[in-house]
Amino acid sequence: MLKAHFKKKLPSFELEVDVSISNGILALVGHSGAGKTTILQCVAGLQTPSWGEIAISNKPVFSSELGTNVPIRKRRIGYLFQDYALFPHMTVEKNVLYGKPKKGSASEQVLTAGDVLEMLKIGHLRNRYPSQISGGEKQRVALARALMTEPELLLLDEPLSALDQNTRSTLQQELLKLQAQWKIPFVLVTHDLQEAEMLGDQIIKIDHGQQEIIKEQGEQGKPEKLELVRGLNNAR
Ligand SMILES: Nc1ncnc2c1ncn2[C@@H]1O[C@H](COP(=O)(O)OP(=O)(O)OP(=O)(O)O)[C@@H](O)[C@H]1O
Repeated sequence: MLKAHFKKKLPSFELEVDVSISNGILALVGHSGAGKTTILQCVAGLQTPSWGEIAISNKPVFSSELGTNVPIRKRRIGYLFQDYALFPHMTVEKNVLYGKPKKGSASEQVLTAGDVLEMLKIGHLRNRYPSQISGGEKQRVALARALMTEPELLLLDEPLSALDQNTRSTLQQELLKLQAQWKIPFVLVTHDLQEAEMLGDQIIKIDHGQQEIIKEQGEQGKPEKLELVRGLNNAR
């Protein structure tokens, strides 16, 4: 669950956000420079809002009133960047293991790198380096690394925009399936309204820092989306 109600002063406008998602995918759409990445960064703890409150799984991680500002490593968030942000000198497996929480951290680790690599069908790539795999494979590795943290919320900043249409369609379906399996909220930033419509249970347009609701979150597990996920499961 994510609840975020905050403002952030930016050089050319003030960003105002009031979003809430308990499960499913919240898609943020909007032009370049509208404020989408800033929203993700405030939720993650990479930027600090000027005012407001952010709660993840009912725990406040930011409150201007109470002076709360939980650091990024304690927010239980997976963050997927547009450019994958893999370490070039590390193998696929080492990159994925990098997401594993350190001993004694709040997360009780039950997943192994092997589990996650198999789940995303990249087990055979474990000893390769990022320069030896395709863009779609890199994105799966980045996703695997984000999932290793066993996040309570997954933030995806245009994760598919650099991919060709076929790879993009496959990964869109994988994201839907993954969300249905993990049952944690995803916040997905995209330029593409079609992608937002296909993936978003809720769609919010951001324009100059102001939000407009394009699609409200309906009943959880809408029939058409469940059918799509069932179809994908049956196809495997
Ligand atoms: N580090 C920064 N310093 C100053 N201004 C910034 C900084 N980062 C972003 N901005 C400004 O804040 C506004 C919102 O930027 P943001 O990156 O959130 O937009 P976006 O919607 O994610 O854009 P894009 O789709 O191009 O990634 C823009 O006007 C941008 O110029």
